[in-house]
Amino acid sequence: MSSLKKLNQYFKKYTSTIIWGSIFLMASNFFLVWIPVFLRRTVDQISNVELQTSSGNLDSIVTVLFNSSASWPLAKNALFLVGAVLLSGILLFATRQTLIVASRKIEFDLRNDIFNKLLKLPQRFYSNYKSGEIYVRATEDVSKVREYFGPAYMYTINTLTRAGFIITMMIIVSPELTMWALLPLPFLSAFAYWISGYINNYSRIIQEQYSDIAGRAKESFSSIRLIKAYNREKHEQKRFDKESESYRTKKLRLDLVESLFHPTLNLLIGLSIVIVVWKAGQLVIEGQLTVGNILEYIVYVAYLTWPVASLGYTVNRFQQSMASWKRIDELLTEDVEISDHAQTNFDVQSIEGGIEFRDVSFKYPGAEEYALKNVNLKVEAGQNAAIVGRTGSGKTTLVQLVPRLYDATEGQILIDGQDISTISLELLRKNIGLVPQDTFLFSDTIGENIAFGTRNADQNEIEEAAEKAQVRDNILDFEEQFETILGERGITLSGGQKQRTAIARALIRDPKIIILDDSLSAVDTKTEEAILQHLRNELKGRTTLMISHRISTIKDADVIYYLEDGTVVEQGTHKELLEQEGRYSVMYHKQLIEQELAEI
Ligand SMILES: Nc1ncnc2c1ncn2[C@@H]1O[C@H](COP(=O)(O)OP(=O)(O)OP(=O)(O)O)[C@@H](O)[C@H]1O
Repeated sequence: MSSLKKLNQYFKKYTSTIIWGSIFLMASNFFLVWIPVFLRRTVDQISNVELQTSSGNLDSIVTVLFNSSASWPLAKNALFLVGAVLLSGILLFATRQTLIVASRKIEFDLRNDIFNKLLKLPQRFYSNYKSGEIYVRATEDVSKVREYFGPAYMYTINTLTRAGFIITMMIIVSPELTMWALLPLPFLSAFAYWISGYINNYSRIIQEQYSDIAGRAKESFSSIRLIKAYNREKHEQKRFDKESESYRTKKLRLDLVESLFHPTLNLLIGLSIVIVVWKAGQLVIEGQLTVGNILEYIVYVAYLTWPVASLGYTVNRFQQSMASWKRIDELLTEDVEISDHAQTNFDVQSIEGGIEFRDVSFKYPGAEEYALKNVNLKVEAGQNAAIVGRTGSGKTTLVQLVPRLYDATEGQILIDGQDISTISLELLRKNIGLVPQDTFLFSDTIGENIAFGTRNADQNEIEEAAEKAQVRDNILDFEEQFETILGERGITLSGGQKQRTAIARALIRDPKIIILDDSLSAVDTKTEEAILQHLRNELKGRTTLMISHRISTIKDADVIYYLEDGTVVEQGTHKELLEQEGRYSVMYHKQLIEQELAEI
């Protein structure tokens, strides 16, 4: 399906509303063109009376108008005039209520589709795009596309119907004067096209500059502690001033161009009117037109100028909408990759938790090197496995493959003997409690943060999970307890409290598989030991993959895998690995010495 066809799919749902809106708009323009006609008639009637009165002064004209047979046609004209104005106005209101409302609904549908798609897109997508870029597509680009459905469509119909009606009326009165009156209008349209293009492009540049300033300010405030500690206030101020100055210069230039827009437009409109008055004046003298015709033409020109100018503006908006749609379409057609498919076995309804890696290799998208190479490991359901290794050895990469945040490049991962790609994603992820290395807590209550990922967890369950993760007592110490707001609007938890809250979040789901990626790194060894004592009970019966840099954390594991450069180089229990006297043993003895030194 072509890109534009896909865009028009969004139209379909609201076809009848859009047809009604277009009818209202045409009808509104139909009544609008009668306004100058009634104005002309009124003026002509008044000037006739003026000719009939001998003195020609205002009093005598008014007396004649209200006492003679002229008053009824004049009142009739006034009534028609008011009627045309009212009908045209009401219909214009109805147009906006249909077309603009439909465009808002389309915008809503589109934004929901984008958000829905974003939630399905794999981790790979988020590594390739900057978050700001994604944000712009879901907000600004959607608003620009709305303009295609709303204002751009409305202005086009408006210009076409209004110009059609008005030019017909003008030609009926005088083809020659019509030609003269329309002469400056193409220039008006071209000027509006050129200037709105300039304004749009420049506004985009300014918008980008503004995003940079906002980003810089956000970064400065989030790292305020670091800035203060490193005495970097002046440096930050200078950097901000520089960008702010560049923003101001650009904004002032845009203001200058914008200030030129309306006066130039008025100049061109004024030129049209001058031509009309000059030419029509000649025709009146020649007796071909009445004085009322001059007024009628001036109003026609005034009615035509904005739609004609908006044509140039609309073409520009249309081009912008298409550029935005292209970016959105790119996102909507992104490959979801990791999703259920024809081979998904929906008969599998539960998971025991046995994990096996068979010759698994993995390369990050765009990376040259493999992050994992021929990894083989087998963890029985309910077993506690540990993964250790130097930093950058591939530990996090390995565990991310289990909930399919990425798919293995080569090899196979099995759960209970089934290839994970054939297990439904929902079932798989429902049964995995992942506590990532860098804990993320939402700006919400602690309770809501723990309940994230469950449906309708009650207070007891939340407290129980907090207890299991050994963070309940800390939470109860806060004044608002589980209702304490975290993040930007609230308090900041300590590193260790954050990690334990994240563990509670994983435990509340009662998963068969628990992945702890260096999840207790922020607490000291003693606290860690106490937490682990407690956790071990909770982890019983669940398959656990535990990553840690501290051997003290994982020495009781059923099986330990030592990773180096993405490859498992040693495996076994703590005792077996020490006997091997390999890398694990070296790491263990090094940590022992460090600990002893720390205790001295
Ligand atoms: N999103 C990514 N894109 C490209 N390369 C990545 C990405 N994430 C990690 N890597 C690379 O993959 C390798 C393994 O990283 P990984 O995070 O798995 O190591 P780790 O053993 O968990 O390290 P640490 O102990 O420091 O957490 C590293 O060389 C890292 O630079």
